[in-house]
Amino acid sequence: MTHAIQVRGLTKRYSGVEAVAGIDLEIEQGEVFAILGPNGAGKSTTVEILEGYRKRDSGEVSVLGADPGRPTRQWRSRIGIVLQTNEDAPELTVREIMRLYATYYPSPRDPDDVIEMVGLTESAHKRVRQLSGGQRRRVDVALGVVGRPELLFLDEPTTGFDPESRRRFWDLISGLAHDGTTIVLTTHYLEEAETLADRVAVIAQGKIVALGDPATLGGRATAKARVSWAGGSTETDTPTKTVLELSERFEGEIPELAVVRPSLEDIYLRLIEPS
Ligand SMILES: Nc1ncnc2c1ncn2[C@@H]1O[C@H](COP(=O)(O)OP(=O)(O)OP(=O)(O)O)[C@@H](O)[C@H]1O
Repeated sequence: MTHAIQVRGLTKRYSGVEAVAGIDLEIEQGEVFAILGPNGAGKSTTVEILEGYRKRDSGEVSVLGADPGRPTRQWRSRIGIVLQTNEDAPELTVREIMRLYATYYPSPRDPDDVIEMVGLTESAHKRVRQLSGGQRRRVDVALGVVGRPELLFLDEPTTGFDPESRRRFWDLISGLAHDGTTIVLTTHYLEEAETLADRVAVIAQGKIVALGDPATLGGRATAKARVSWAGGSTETDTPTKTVLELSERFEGEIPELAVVRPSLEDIYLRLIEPS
């Protein structure tokens, strides 16, 4: 496998604040990688360094084989960035702004195809300022992908989306990943990370406190399960045995039976607890 991103010993300090305190990271080509962490954990600082928009203090960083500390125009054209807010050109129509952005890249996607991809065909003739918050966000995403990036950074992409738009957006991202785009996603929605990400890193106080597949992160898959039924519940390492015993006790169906492992959110909250 080829690495899209390699980071060793990354640090960044603002006056008095150690925002990034020694991060090591490898992201494979074609991977969807989510970065989770509380406000102020150092996510944006890390991502901005990878995007070539912030200087690091120390560490080795390679993004698409180059040092983002010395970004070239050609390197930038291989990267798509969707920031938290984009107030670009509110007077242009969706189609105009897409066509304009497409001219910035050497081998762009067809602007109309991208408008279709993000579900804005009906609104293509509208000015950006006339769109709803969720529609504007889709324009942001469309602008991030029109240049056919090899690597796409998404910063809290679905903030303000209704549940249906969020699911549609997830399908769009899965499609891009399926076509080989590497995606780095920061999000506060754990369900989003769980749905989209091959791996997640949890950052707290400038350090990675857990890294792995969302299904097994922080010992999730082997954590005790909670078995509950009408009238009782228990935490156990052997939920199958508990269910069999309950089934005997109830002589068949167990009323209101549920077996749950900790959610990604439960694990996440445990991981970020200050020690
Ligand atoms: N330009 C700056 N000058 C001084 N301190 C900064 C600057 N940018 C960030 N910080 C500080 O660095 C720390 C990490 O900030 P960062 O924005 O990277 O966190 P974050 O994880 O992205 O947070 P959020 O989830 O709120 O976006 C915070 O303590 C923040 O106050």
